[in-house]
Amino acid sequence: MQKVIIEELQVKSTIDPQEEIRRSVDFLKEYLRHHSFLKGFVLGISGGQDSTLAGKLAQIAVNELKEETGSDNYTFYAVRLPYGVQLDENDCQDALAFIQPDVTYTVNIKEAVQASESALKEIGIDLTDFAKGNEKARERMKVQYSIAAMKSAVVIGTDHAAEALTGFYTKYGDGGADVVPLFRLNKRQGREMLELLGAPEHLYLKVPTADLEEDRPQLPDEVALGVSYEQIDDYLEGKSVPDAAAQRIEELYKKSAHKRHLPITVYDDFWKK
Ligand SMILES: NC(=O)c1ccc[n+]([C@@H]2O[C@H](COP(=O)([O-])OP(=O)(O)OC[C@H]3O[C@@H](n4cnc5c(N)ncnc54)[C@H](O)[C@@H]3O)[C@@H](O)[C@H]2O)c1
Ligand SMILES: Nc1ncnc2c1ncn2[C@@H]1O[C@H](COP(=O)(O)O)[C@@H](O)[C@H]1O
Ligand SMILES: O=P(O)(O)OP(=O)(O)O
Ligand SMILES: [Mg+2]
Repeated sequence: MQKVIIEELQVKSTIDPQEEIRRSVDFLKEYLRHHSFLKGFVLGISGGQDSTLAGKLAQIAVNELKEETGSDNYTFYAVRLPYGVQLDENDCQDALAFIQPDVTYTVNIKEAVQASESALKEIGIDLTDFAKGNEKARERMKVQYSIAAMKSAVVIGTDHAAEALTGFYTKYGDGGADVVPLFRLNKRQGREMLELLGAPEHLYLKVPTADLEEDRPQLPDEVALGVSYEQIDDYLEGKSVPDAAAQRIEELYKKSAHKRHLPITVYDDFWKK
């Protein structure tokens, strides 16, 4: 199963970080050049590793496009999307200072999420803290799509191989995006790229968190997942991992199969496997 997963997610056992930076930047540039009506990228900046990397790659792509075309008509929109006051706001500001986005917007999603929670309550649906967490991720997606619609831009997703493998993202929340420049990379490969790009160490060494739950603020992904990123990364690089870790990884992979497909139709049978 390990071999099948590695092939499906197209992960390399080792990378040249410079080459992968170029590959992602060129992909983003080519996408805009190919669609002349598209003029930029939108991405939520959370203060974590993945959005710092994807944001930096997007801004490099836009800077190069501006220089190569002699036109200022390309823009990267970084979006801060706190739910109330974000505990690690300092990291978000450090990420923005590193990325140097053309434009930064801030939209506090708290009122919108609470409005949705109240409307659901009225029909007898009481969201759990966990389900409300996914509602926050979907609200963030909604805001990014609204900006993209008004700015002729596309939404960048930060999904990468370690998240795709485990399904560790909210379906149609942070999983909802137009282009995913980190797809193919595991967590440590992303870290290597950030290091080469000169990101602040505290951002690429930061403990990954979705930070969606109020009852368990900044819950490390690894606690929620029940397996470490080191183990997931090793697995994705074709290395051997302890049996219990491999079992957990494969359990998460199977359970999240539906997230790696478009909505299921009568013609689909992947879910029967
Ligand atoms: N650590 C945190 O703060 C935190 C909080 C919330 C969510 N998360 C993480 O975010 C991710 C999202 O959680 P989730 O996966 O429970 O929610 P999700 O909304 O991403 O996916 C669940 C939904 O997918 C659909 N679905 C489920 N099984 C299906 C199947 N077999 N076929 C078709 N559709 C199916 C259903 O609509 C279900 O409500 C998880 O990895 C979770 O751990 C983290
Ligand atoms: N607080 C946030 N502000 C802006 N953007 C955010 C925030 N939290 C999450 N995001 C976006 O969602 C993805 C996924 O985050 P995970 O930590 O992997 O769940 C993140 O890269 C941001 O683009
Ligand atoms: O997606 P991010 O930027 O929040 O990174 P992480 O998954 O490491 O929290
Ligand atoms: Mg995060």
